[in-house]
Amino acid sequence: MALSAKSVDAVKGRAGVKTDTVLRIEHLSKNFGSHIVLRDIDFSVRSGEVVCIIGASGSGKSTMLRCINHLETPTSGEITYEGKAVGGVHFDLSQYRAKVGMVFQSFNLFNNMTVLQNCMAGPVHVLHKKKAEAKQDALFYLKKVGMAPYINARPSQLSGGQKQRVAIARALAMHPKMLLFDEPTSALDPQMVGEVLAVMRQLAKEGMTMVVVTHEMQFAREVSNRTVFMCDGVIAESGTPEQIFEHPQNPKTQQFLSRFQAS
Ligand SMILES: Nc1ncnc2c1ncn2[C@@H]1O[C@H](COP(=O)(O)OP(=O)(O)OP(=O)(O)O)[C@@H](O)[C@H]1O
Repeated sequence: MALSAKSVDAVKGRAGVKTDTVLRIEHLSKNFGSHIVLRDIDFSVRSGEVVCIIGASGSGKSTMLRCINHLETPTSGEITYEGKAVGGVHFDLSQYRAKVGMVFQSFNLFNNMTVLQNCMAGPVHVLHKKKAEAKQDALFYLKKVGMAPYINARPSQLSGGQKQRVAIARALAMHPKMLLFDEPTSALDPQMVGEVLAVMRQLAKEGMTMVVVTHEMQFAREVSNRTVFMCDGVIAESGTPEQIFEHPQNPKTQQFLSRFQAS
């Protein structure tokens, strides 16, 4: 992007964030029919960076994430990951999704499979790993998210927070270089939000590159290296969490945050 000199300086030097840009979005626009949802967006993510995207409902946050994951095709503009185009004739979608994992609000687990099978399916079928190796890996990541005791359970037997932790383990089992989170706690009861955020905090601490669309302002404030505020299909403001939450410059950011604080 298009990071302003000010925000580049702000990001520089933060623990774990490297200088290389892994994801670059230039002039991204997305329309659904005549409805313009994203307008000429420039955005980039550096290796090791945790970017939280906040903004009002309908501002285009999920659509931008879905364009990054190629679940939506941009109307115009370019997305590149490690210098290679996302989309187009030479694009290998399954290899790309192995590198750039996504965790959804609605978990998207395979309900007919056990927890363990959910975490083995991608590595076996996409990465062509041997079953024994995939199992060992899956067990490692399920333990990491505190779900080892549930390996034989079906998703229908789990709470929302447990399902989301399995979804994170499933994404990790693909050894992604970057993870996209689309409102990962929005479908959860309040008491389960914390357990999922704790796992995400740990991933951030370990240096995982993450783009997180979230309504969890406290998480964005404490964990992100950069917070991006979206409004009406554009990035209205981007900076360190301190800049966005303590000293927002754009009146729309100020209005959004004050509404949020009031609610
Ligand atoms: N597949 C689609 N077809 C038509 N319109 C869509 C589609 N997906 C999203 N939209 C519209 O695009 C706009 C932006 O939606 P999006 O989900 O990206 O917003 P958001 O900022 O993530 O909102 P929220 O915080 O409520 O999830 C909304 O008006 C939505 O109705």
